[in-house]
Amino acid sequence: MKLLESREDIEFLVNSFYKKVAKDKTIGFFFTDVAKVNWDHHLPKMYSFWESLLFGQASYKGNPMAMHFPVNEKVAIEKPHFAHWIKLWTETVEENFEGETAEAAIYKASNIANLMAYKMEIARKLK
Ligand code: HEM
Repeated sequence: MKLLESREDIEFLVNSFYKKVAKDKTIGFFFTDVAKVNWDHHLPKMYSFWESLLFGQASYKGNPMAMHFPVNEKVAIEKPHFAHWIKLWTETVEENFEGETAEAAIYKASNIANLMAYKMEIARKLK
């Protein structure tokens, strides 16, 4: 098993994850039908996002929360969806990598997912 230690590793991880997500019965439709994601655009953003979070590279410039509110307005992204996102992410990390950075990828994703789930819920209540 390999350490998660380079930009190439992140690209591999993110590509593997979104391959699963795109065909996933529980959350795939948010990407393919609700947001109709342009993968050529989305994937490089996700490489930069993870590079910034895990290696402190300031390559991601964006607001990770903001992109989710318009999706959440069309179809509610609820706690079980986030729990499933985390399950797929954890599986994908653990299938391919080990070590401190791999653990941080799981830990940080879980924290963000929980915060995001909370913010999406509040946004729906305030509507
Ligand atoms: C079920 C849960 C989730 C759904 C359905 C979802 C869906 C989406 C969608 C549709 C986009 C927009 C893609 C585009 O049109 O370019 C997006 C962007 C993004 N998502 Fe998620 N997401 C989820 C959870 C998460 C989590 C947990 C994280 C972080 C750990 C995350 C991080 C991001 C980032 C960084 C972007 C790019 C924002 C930008 O364009 O700067 N998402 N997500």
